[in-house]
Amino acid sequence: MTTAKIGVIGGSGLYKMDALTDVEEVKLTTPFGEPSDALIVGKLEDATVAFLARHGRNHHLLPSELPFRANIHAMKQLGVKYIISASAVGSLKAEAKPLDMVVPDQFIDRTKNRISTFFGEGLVAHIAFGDPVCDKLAAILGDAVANLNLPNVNLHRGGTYVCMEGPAFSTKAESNLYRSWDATVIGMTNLPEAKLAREAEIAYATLALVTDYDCWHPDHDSVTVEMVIANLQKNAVNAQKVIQETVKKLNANPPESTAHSALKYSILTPLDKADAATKEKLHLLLQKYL
Ligand SMILES: CSC[C@H]1O[C@H](OP(=O)(O)O)[C@H](O)[C@@H]1O
Ligand SMILES: Nc1ncnc2[nH]cnc12
Repeated sequence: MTTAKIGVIGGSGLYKMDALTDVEEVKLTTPFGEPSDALIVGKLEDATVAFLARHGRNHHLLPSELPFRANIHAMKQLGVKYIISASAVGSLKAEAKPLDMVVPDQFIDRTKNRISTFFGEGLVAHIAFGDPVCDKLAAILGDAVANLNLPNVNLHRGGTYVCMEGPAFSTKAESNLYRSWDATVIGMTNLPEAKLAREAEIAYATLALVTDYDCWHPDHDSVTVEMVIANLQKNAVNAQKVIQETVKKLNANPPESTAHSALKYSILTPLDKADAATKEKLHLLLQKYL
């Protein structure tokens, strides 16, 4: 059975990891359907890493269509304990410029049509989510960016990622509202993923790669895909360097994360009274508590 301790979820622009060697395509099925694509498992810096293209390798899935539960379940099946997410974002602050990298520590949920939990159907759990990102993994990710000192790339440690539904980009009124909330960046994917990773007791952190100033910026009328794509390609090269450096540090010194025991005090339904079919469906997540 193939296993990997570290998972990478690549977003817009990052559909593969060029430095992975000895790769194997692993097609997994889950009780929540099929993941976005096969997981690509390979070696990177002596670690075994599982890579998944969030929107599929040909970018055929909208943010609202992403099978978030299947993606996280598939990572869990492989034994992943840490997920590094790479994501394209718009900037809500003048100081976070296109090509900069942000390692957010907070999220605001503006999604409408997402399933962001594995629970329900006779089994209730409420995970703590006050600190939605693993601070230890985020620190390693931030250090990797700092150590690489990439040209034209500034690092912003911490900040709030607004997760909107999309697929249309924001209106100016929305963009200015998020700015009034002091949010740093905006994207469409990371919040459901972070919640599900926490429920699956996987440490999660995001490398947010700025592609554009969202439409609030006086010099940038509307966000266009054309503008985003030009920067995505540069970001994808930089992101792979950061991920490789992060994997090296993480593999040498894997931290214990509070995420790894997130369910310990979160399940309200006594497991011997919980719906049997749901218990079976969630066996992978619950097994250490049964
Ligand atoms: C290509 S711009 C909009 C698209 O890009 C981001 O995706 P990801 O987080 O997977 O990099 C954003 O969330 C939107 O889905
Ligand atoms: N401005 C923006 N809004 C939402 N998601 C994005 N992804 C990249 N740029 C974005």
